Amino acid sequence: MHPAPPPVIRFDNLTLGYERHPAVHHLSGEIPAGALVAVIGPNGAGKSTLLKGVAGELRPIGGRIERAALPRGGVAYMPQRSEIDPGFPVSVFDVVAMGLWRELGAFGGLDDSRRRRVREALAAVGMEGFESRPVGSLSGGQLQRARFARLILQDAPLILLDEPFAAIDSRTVDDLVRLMLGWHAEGRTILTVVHDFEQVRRHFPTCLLLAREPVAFGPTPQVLTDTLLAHARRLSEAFDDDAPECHRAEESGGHGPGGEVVPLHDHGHPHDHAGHRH
Ligand SMILES: Nc1ncnc2c1ncn2[C@@H]1O[C@H](COP(=O)(O)OP(=O)(O)OP(=O)(O)O)[C@@H](O)[C@H]1O
Repeated sequence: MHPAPPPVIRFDNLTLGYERHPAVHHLSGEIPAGALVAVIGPNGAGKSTLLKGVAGELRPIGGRIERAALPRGGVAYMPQRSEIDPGFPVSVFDVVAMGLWRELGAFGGLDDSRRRRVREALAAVGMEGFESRPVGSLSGGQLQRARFARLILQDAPLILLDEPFAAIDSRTVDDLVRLMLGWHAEGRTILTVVHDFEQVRRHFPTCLLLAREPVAFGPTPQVLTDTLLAHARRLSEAFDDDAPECHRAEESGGHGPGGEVVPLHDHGHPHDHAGHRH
């Protein structure tokens, strides 16, 4: 038997929210290195919020997220809506080249070999020839391809994708899914928010089902069941948006409020799953 891969992320009685109102709470468990996880759940279940927390864009209001020290590009996070203002006069080339910013630093320049890599990334998403087009002139599918080209250059071991396949044509979905599966085959860890259960069944070995709290985490056929989905819907509908943070203790030992994203050290915990129910 192979030993379980080390965790890349560990959640410890995590609560994330806005202005002290929890959006997702009581999340504990681990995401092993190399996992390809579909984050699923009803509208408002806290899926985007969880990705923001893992990306470090939202500070926990309780508990902790521990993240392994990551080499190279660290975390690549692609939010749901494009962060690129379509009216901003910037070329496709420049938007994709932003994927190199970590490697370039504040004052690094784009030498010939880096320019070539930008062109190669665009070719890998079927966008050769689009270099000088203003991003504002792209279709939704083309813009999503360009955003994936930028991810290629980021070369991150942990990739967070928030609904990357929503509202785009099926050919673009197929091409971008193929890219994502290639990243998985390279051993990267990927968390993707997905609404289309057919896509989840076809491509994602593991699912995290959220309904403001974890409902289930594990192999997709065991999580994506009518019973668990109905349970998630009921939980989500019953959730009070104005509820204050509740300090329910975890068996693993909860941390007080004011948590944070901290480096992951090997505490010698047994490999367990995210999404304990209690
Ligand atoms: N910036 C924000 N400020 C205040 N509340 C927010 C903010 N973003 C999200 N929320 C609230 O947090 C809860 C979880 O939202 P989130 O976007 O994480 O859910 P989701 O599962 O991604 O939903 P969807 O599937 O509809 O995209 C919702 O009640 C939402 O209204």
